[in-house]
Amino acid sequence: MGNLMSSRRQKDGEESLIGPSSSGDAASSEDILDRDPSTPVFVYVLAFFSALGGFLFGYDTGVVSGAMLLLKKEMNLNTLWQELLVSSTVGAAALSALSGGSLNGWLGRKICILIASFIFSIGGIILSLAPDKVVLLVGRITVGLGIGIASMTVPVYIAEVSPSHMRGQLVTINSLFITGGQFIASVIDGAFSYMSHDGWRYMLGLSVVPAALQFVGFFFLPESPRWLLQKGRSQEAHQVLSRIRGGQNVDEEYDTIRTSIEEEEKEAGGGGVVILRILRHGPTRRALVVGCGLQMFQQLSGINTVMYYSATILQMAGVRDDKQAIWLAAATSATNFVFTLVGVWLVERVGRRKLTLGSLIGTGLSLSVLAVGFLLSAQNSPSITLHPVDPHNSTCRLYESCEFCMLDPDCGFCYRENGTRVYESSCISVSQESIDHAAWGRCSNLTEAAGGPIWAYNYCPTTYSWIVMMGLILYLAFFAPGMGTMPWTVNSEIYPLWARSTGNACSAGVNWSFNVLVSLTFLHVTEFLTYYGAFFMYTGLVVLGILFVQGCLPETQGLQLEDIENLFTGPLCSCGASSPNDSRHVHYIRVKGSNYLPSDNDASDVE
Ligand SMILES: O[C@H]1[C@H](O)[C@@H](O)[C@H](O)[C@@H](O)[C@H]1O
Repeated sequence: MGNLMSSRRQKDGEESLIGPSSSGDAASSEDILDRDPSTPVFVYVLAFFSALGGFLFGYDTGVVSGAMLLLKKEMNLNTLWQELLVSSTVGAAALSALSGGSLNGWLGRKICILIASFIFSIGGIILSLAPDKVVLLVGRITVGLGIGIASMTVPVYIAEVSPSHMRGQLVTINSLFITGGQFIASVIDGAFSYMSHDGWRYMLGLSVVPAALQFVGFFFLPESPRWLLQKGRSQEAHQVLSRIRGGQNVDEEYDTIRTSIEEEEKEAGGGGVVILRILRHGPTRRALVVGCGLQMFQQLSGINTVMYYSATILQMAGVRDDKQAIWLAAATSATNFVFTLVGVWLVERVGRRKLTLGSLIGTGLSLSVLAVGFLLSAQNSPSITLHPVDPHNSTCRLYESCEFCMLDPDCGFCYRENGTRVYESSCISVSQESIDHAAWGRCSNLTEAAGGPIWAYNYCPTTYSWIVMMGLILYLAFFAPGMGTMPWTVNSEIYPLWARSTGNACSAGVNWSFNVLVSLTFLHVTEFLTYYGAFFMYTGLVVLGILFVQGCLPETQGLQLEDIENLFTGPLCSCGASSPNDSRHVHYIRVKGSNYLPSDNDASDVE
């Protein structure tokens, strides 16, 4: 196998360049990459149209928060319905990602992307025309089904059509489109928030535009040549490969793919249910553990609670106006987007492993900054000075400080302020109809008048909000380039072809399931552990993630998809201790007539 791989590598290397740049030769390596003649524009076109699936994933998960502000007033939604409309999409995505695996293997990547964009379009139309909340729920479930299929198919398709030296960058563009979708969604939310009647219809319905664009575009785009070969449609596969490679001679690449598909089939031991074959076959079982583990730790790092919680963090910092909060939330998703761009730039320069590890370490540190900020706020939480007679005899009257009052979901903090000084403060039950005001008393009927009482639900006024804000920005800056992107990128490349759709379906399913778990439990977790406790807990989970990545994630940069399985032949979680000799052996590539070992300056390969 080693020989086969090294000969493949040389073939590959003569045409294209791979390998991380090291400090010494960064510029030259970049230049050569840019000049590489083996990257025809068509690959970018394919990546763009596929990544529209990522855009829709981001848009539809992101747009709902702004739409909900209008919807809850217009349709008089209670908390249960609001939660249903938000989580139903993510829940449906989890289910459809899991079932997308067999669909992908059966119908192919192209048809699955077409199905996803069709579902997105239908979902968008249902949402924009919905006459009531039940139809809205149907629409949200529909887009969730589209998101699930797109989230597992798009990275696989891009990985399968890309030349190996830029596969990481192109697949990571899909993640860029996810955060781009979330950012555009927040801008659209801001723009239509002024339209209190029916503004939400535009917010939710506008996703039809990229969905239709993708649907039409994909009619003209080819199926993945790897999938075609697997299905025995060899002539078509050869034609498509040559079209994607801009008419170059693709015989060698084609032979490599065909040989490895044959080998893989033999090694994996014939037919049967794919997931069972994956679990029985050591290398694929280990790849699946790594893939699912990465997706699990992505969600356990708390990204979606941080995104969700940004509005509250901003409130703590003194932003009271709804509209202003919406625009500042757009700034949060812009930060996420901009730093994902950094990930696209870094992935082929430092490699997947270093990028993921660096990102996780930074994420852990930022989470502890967030936790310390919340801890200081809690320790200096304003005390309750007024105890008016409570007509409902609720638990709210028992609290002595804002911290405990705020942690009780039935209560809110009503106060006045003079600069940063809080006075005349009380803890009052929240209204059943809306969390925006108290059930009774001076905060039940709020006016915008200056000097009037202020109602704080879910947060306490504090002078330490700047630490929390700094933690939030640091968090996004570290999370986005690595942990936000690499779980998707790595999963698209670690499985052999026969296991690729099922492997990605499982790992995407894990991502969505932990997404639901973390977002649904967040409020309960904060109730039991307080905010600082919750963020210290996420810090602990990130530490576990660092150990996992350090031990188990091999470097896949520059390897041809067919060679990556060999990285998983050793025992699981031995990557940090020693890289398989094989991979070091085969990393030689030809650069302008001389041998070059990409890992010479790359500690991650030789650890
Ligand atoms: O990779 C994405 C990205 O980081 C998004 O910002 C996040 O909302 C998703 O859950 C995640 O899967």
